[in-house]
Amino acid sequence: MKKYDVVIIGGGAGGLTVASGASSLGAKVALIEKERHLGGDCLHVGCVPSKAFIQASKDIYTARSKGKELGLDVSGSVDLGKVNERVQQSIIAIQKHDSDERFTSLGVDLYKGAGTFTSANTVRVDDQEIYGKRIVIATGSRPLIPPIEGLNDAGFWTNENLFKQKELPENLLVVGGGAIGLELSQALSRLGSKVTIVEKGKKLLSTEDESIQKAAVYILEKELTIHLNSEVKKVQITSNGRKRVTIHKGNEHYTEEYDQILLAVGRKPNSERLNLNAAGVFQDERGFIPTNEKLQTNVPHIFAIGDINGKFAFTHVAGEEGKVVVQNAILGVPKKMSYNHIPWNIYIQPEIFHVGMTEQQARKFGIKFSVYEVPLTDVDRFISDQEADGLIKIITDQNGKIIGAHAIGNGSGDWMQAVVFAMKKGRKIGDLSQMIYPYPNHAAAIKRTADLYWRSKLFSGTIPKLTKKYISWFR
Ligand SMILES: Cc1cc2nc3c(=O)[nH]c(=O)nc-3n(C[C@H](O)[C@H](O)[C@H](O)COP(=O)(O)OP(=O)(O)OC[C@H]3O[C@@H](n4cnc5c(N)ncnc54)[C@H](O)[C@@H]3O)c2cc1C
Ligand SMILES: NC(=O)c1ccc[n+]([C@@H]2O[C@H](COP(=O)([O-])OP(=O)(O)OC[C@H]3O[C@@H](n4cnc5c(N)ncnc54)[C@H](O)[C@@H]3O)[C@@H](O)[C@H]2O)c1
Repeated sequence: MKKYDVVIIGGGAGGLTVASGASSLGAKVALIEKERHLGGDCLHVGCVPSKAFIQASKDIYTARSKGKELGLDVSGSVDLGKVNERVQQSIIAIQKHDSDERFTSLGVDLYKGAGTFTSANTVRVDDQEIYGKRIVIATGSRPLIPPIEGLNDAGFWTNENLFKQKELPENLLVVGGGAIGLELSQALSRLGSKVTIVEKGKKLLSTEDESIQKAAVYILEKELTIHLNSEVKKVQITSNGRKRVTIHKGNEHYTEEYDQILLAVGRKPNSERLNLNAAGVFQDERGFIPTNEKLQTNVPHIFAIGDINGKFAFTHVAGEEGKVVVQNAILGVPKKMSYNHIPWNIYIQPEIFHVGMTEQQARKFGIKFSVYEVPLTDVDRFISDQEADGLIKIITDQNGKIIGAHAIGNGSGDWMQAVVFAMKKGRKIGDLSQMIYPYPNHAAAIKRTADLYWRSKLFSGTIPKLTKKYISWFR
């Protein structure tokens, strides 16, 4: 039996980080992946295709909406096949970074097939069994399919087959209004479908700061039909091949017809095929594998990272957890994973950026805080771009230390990154206005917000009294 310092099950965002980190440090590494290509969900059916898809929809929307303003009439319908060809080109281009050759050249032994535990130190792939002194589970998740009567017979789309489709449905029902549902609903609507969202919760974007949430819903409602507190209970195929859907909202029931259904109701962990019992690894009732701060499962030499541990389902989190595991499992330098400053973006247009506490959380935890908020209509570049929908909000403690920052605005996921750095380094909001921002960039929105802090300091409290005295003396 071949023996390894570390065996990794799953070659996606988390697993690949561990494989490259561990092999670069000289460890003997085995990487097991059940699919033909490495890269996982993010590359093949998640972040990469969805962002390429969103960009295509943005291009079409801009040509149509802005073209008209400039006297150019863009008409006609979109060829979904062509959109998805472009999406696939993006995947192929990025796949090169995650190629088999890259990992084998680092010294990683690749096993293609589904990994199954046979004991706490051994994993079977097809007819081979390998030994790992340490084992990392990084098997990710897949779309959750809710038990809706008639759904399987009627057929549906998920993120796993959307990016292969060729025909844009005229009327599309999206079930689930979370990150996936909203990003893809808006993109499909901008490509030309009439999109309706059915969301079980009483509110969209409930984890976002309320100012951002309200601004986003106001924008989304202009493009999408949204049913809250609602669930799809039944789907039937009509004689002309459409999907007749029964929707329940409280005690109300009604039926509507759609050409296609896209499911986005959350994720299911890929744990069934692992035979976790053989290794004695605990899983919760939904199949996620809990870990401690060092990312160890209940079996200390077995780690679980990425979507499978049920903490934060983001590629950057899987990557960061992978780095922590390299330290713990390969170097033996105890390191805890910190989830304190995890930012995320929701790529609707305009984008949502989120890091740290919301105003509502700060209030709930009884923290004394200040809020500095600026609408993008106060920022020159957004005005000149004619894209001034949105706002930025920075929340600080009483000493000016940043405890949360939120924005909705074109490209906010990029231009808000400076705030993540400031938070990570424990800097105060005032520090953010002590840099020079090249005029007229979008990040100047941060400066305008941070300037509010200085203004509040200068025009209230003891400082203005002292400066008045000083100026009269100096005169
Ligand atoms: C539509 C969509 C859009 C998204 N957009 C974003 C985004 O913009 N930004 C962001 O940060 N996150 C985004 N995410 C989330 C992101 O894709 C995941 O959080 C990330 O892929 C998790 O990485 P992972 O390593 O845990 O799992 P994955 O990347 O899914 O990798 C798991 C790998 O394990 C393999 N595997 C599973 N079981 C076995 C087994 N038994 N044996 C061997 N191999 C196995 C799988 O084939 C897969 O390759 C998006 C997700 C979706 C679905
Ligand atoms: N931009 C990004 O970083 C990005 C983009 C997409 C996905 N992701 C990650 O992927 C994860 C999964 O995304 P998701 O959108 O599938 O899950 P989600 O948990 O974010 O949203 C699922 C939504 O479906 C609703 N829902 C559940 N069951 C339902 C039902 N039967 N009928 C109607 N609505 C129902 C839930 O109330 C929820 O609002 C996200 O949590 C996020 O971490 C990230």
